[in-house]
Amino acid sequence: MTTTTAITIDPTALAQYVDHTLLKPEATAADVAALVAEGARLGVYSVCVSPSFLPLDLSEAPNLRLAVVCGFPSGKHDSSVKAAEAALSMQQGADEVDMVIDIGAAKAGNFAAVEADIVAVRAAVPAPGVLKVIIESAALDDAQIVGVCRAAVAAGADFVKTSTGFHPAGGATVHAVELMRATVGPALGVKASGGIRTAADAVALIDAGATRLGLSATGHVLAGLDCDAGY
Ligand SMILES: O=C[C@H](O)COP(=O)(O)O
Repeated sequence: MTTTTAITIDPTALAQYVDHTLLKPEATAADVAALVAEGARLGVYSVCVSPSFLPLDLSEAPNLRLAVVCGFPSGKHDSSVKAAEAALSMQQGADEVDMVIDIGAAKAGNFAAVEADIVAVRAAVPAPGVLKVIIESAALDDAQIVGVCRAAVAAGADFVKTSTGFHPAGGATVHAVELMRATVGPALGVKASGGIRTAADAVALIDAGATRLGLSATGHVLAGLDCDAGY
């Protein structure tokens, strides 16, 4: 995405929106260690990794939270499997769990099934654990986005999140974030993720209502603030 916006923000403030993310299947433990070191250097909010990397040594990065994906990336797991995966991640030190919904259920309009799936994972991620619900917004139409966001609210989620970053339909858009924010209201967070490659994109998504950003290109995006006039 490429966008312009008028919000004022600096790299330190923007970094605190960021889940610094590495979810590639080929990622190694050394890659994740480098992610943690870079995240600490950049001052991001959290690192977001695959569950197989837990427990993760954050002793050199005491201010970093740990976010872990669940049912990733397809969401096509039985709810009990997602719940067990989330419970293990919490036992192994996760602060936040980013679960993928059953996108097919949403496409079919079965929002009760979507809600039940989220409820199962919510039970495994009790507060103060944070549950984010990845809706894969680019694969849904507006009515489906609204239906899934309402299901996430009803299920007690903390955030709705646009994208896995792995779906061929695409990632975060300003339109999806605006619609998600309008649907969930101020009580839930909205995380924009997937395909965010410039500072202008990041700031536009915050302007649209995002309260968290999932970025694998964090260094590039934060560096961009230094050269994007108007920020
Ligand atoms: O949840 C985060 C996404 O996987 C990040 O996507 P990205 O690699 O396009 O920044």
